[in-house]
Amino acid sequence: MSDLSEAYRDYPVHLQHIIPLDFHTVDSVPESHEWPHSDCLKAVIDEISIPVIDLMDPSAEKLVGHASENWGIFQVTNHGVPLSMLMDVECEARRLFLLPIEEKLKVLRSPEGATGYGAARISPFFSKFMWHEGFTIIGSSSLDHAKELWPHEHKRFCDVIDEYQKKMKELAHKLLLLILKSLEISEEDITSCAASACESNGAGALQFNSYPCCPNPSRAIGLAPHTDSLLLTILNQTQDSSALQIFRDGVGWIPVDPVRDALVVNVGDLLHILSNGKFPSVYHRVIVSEKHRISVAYFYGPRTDSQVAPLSRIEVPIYRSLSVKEFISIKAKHLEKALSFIRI
Ligand SMILES: C=C1C[C@]23C[C@@]1(O)CC[C@H]2[C@@]12CCC[C@@](C)(C(=O)O1)[C@H]2[C@@H]3C(=O)O
Ligand SMILES: O=C(O)CCC(=O)C(=O)O
Ligand SMILES: [Fe+2]
Repeated sequence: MSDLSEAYRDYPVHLQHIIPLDFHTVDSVPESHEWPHSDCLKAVIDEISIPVIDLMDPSAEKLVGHASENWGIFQVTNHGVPLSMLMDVECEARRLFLLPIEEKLKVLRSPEGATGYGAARISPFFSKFMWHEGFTIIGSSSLDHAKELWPHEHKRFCDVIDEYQKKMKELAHKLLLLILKSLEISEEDITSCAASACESNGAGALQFNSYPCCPNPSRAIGLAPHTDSLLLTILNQTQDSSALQIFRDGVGWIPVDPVRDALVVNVGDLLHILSNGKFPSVYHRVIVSEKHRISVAYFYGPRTDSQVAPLSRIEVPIYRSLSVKEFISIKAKHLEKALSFIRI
């Protein structure tokens, strides 16, 4: 069992918060999924846009550092991931979500489990359900699940996933180095931190997200506001619909408009801790529409037994040192209050 799966094992989620609605069978939003208007469509500010950075730009390091510090999110172009690979993984995700619910339930995430089909992990923290279904892959977990779903033709799915995970890991490592270099810390700190995140059994996870067509988008929410837990998330949103939004203090919700061939990169809680809060993990949510939307997120992090603590030697640390596993357990219990629990 992968160590990331192990980290979640002690925090079981009730089946009621794992089994998604059979979205194809409903023609209105049931009360269980009906969010108050104000929670779904708080004014969205359209005229501000998050940075788009060309990774071939000679000033990419500076731009990535600046965006991580001021936004906690940015988009990258010229990232080296072939468009065909982005499309192939999205196509496999679509193939999976288009299966009938009885098929998808064959690979349902277990209450103590971390991989497979099901609602978002954050679901129990909210009184209403989300208009969302997900499929989580950790390490080679996709093999067993794919064999269940497609006993005679699972190879294509597994090959696409393996290749994609490898490529994402490479890109995430490169981005982490760029971000860390912009901090005033020693080469030694940079190398050891990047090395622990890069180890072969680091805590990476791939998440397929599906937001089915919604009959009343103004009353439902795709993913409720949250921050991602690991170091960095790389999001592939190949479709041309603006659904991801970030919250900016003093401004409000801002859409992350898809840019052709670009990938969205956002800072997670572990990088927030490592940078002593200089790179804030970004609070984000997903809205729904009448159109089915799919996204693929890769979560990049160090091994769960590694320690995470503010790296900067110049400032007084505002977070205590803890293992990734401990942080995951605090997040599993306290969600967005997790960072405040470890403040010194
Ligand atoms: C590594 C992980 C991050 C994640 C929990 C997970 O084990 C795999 C699913 C991830 C996800 C995707 C949707 C939003 C999110 C908050 C959730 O509920 O599951 C994230 C988790 C996270 O970043 O904490
Ligand atoms: O679907 C999206 O745009 C964002 C998904 C997300 O926030 C996540 O997987 O953590
Ligand atoms: Fe997220």
